Amino acid sequence: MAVYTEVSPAQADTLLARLGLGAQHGLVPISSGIENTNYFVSTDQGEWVLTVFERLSADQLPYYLRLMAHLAAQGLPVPAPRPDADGKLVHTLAGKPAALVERLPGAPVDAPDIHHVALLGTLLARLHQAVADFPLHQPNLRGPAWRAQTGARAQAWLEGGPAELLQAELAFQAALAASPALAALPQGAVHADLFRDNALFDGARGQERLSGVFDFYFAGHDHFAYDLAVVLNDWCIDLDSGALDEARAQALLQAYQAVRPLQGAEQRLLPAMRRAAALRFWLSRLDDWHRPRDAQLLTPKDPAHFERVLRHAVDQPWHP
Ligand SMILES: Nc1ncnc2c1ncn2[C@@H]1O[C@H](COP(=O)(O)OP(=O)(O)O)[C@@H](O)[C@H]1O
Ligand SMILES: N[C@@H](CCOP(=O)(O)O)C(=O)O
Repeated sequence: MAVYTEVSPAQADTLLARLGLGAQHGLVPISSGIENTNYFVSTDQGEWVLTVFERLSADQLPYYLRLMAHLAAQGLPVPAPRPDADGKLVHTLAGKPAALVERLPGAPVDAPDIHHVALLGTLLARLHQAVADFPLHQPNLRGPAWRAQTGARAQAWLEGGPAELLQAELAFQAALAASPALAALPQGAVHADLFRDNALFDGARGQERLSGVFDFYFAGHDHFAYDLAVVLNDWCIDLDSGALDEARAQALLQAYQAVRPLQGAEQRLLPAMRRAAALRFWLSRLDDWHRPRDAQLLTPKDPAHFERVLRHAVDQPWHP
């Protein structure tokens, strides 16, 4: 999206000097994304992405940045944050917390096919395995409590069928959140927003390589099956209807399970997790729509898409 905070070349240079990177010779605002201010930064020592955090506090950021550093250190294609001389990953720019991470090569794929989703499924399973020894803990800030609170507010913005759907889903999710079956699912630090616009591919057509995944700023402690549901709901959805594309879903799951087989309970609760994930993004999009923030470049995302995804997930639950 969005550029909420304008960064001058002089401000960027000051930060780069602190990080031992010299001056920039390119500072380009990024229009995609909706949460933070992002710039591509070119230096003699490589290409970077500068993020100025608009909602997250400096206290919350070490979790995300250390998670990225942890995954990158294990050889996963995740951008490593640049530390300062003291090893700190959270910096300050224009009075706000900021980070500089490696710019990954490649481009996003708008219409993923079986090949792309299989690569993503493999990587997702590797991410879930790699956090076993990640020492930090932070809750998913878009988890059950946020969904209940935002859902209550969103009732005022809806009427008729959508309002009924929301009310019923909030009740279903409240019961699920309190259930011992859910609490027993395997969990850890998960990305929680791994949409197709947060992954890059490079290489020849038909033989693409997944060059990396980024935007860990919604990461948090949650169930691996929830993270998988977030991914299924974006990578394996027909964007016109909101229905699940079963061929892509099977391919993604098969690749995932070749690395990390799902437990029986995870398989059983996957339909409910898909509903939780659809609700989460329906609510955040409604919230952004009805309570917009100022930004120079901002394209709000369509809430109705996730209403359709949720309706399909409720009416036609899909079991692997
Ligand atoms: N590490 C990275 N490597 C390459 N491109 C990136 C990287 N991080 C962000 N981008 C680019 O910046 C855009 C916005 O980033 P994103 O993290 O999704 O923003 P937001 O957090 O504001 O939603 C992405 O769509 C991508 O084009
Ligand atoms: N993926 C979310 C929006 C979060 O924005 P991002 O650009 O940081 O992924 C959605 O599609 O609603």
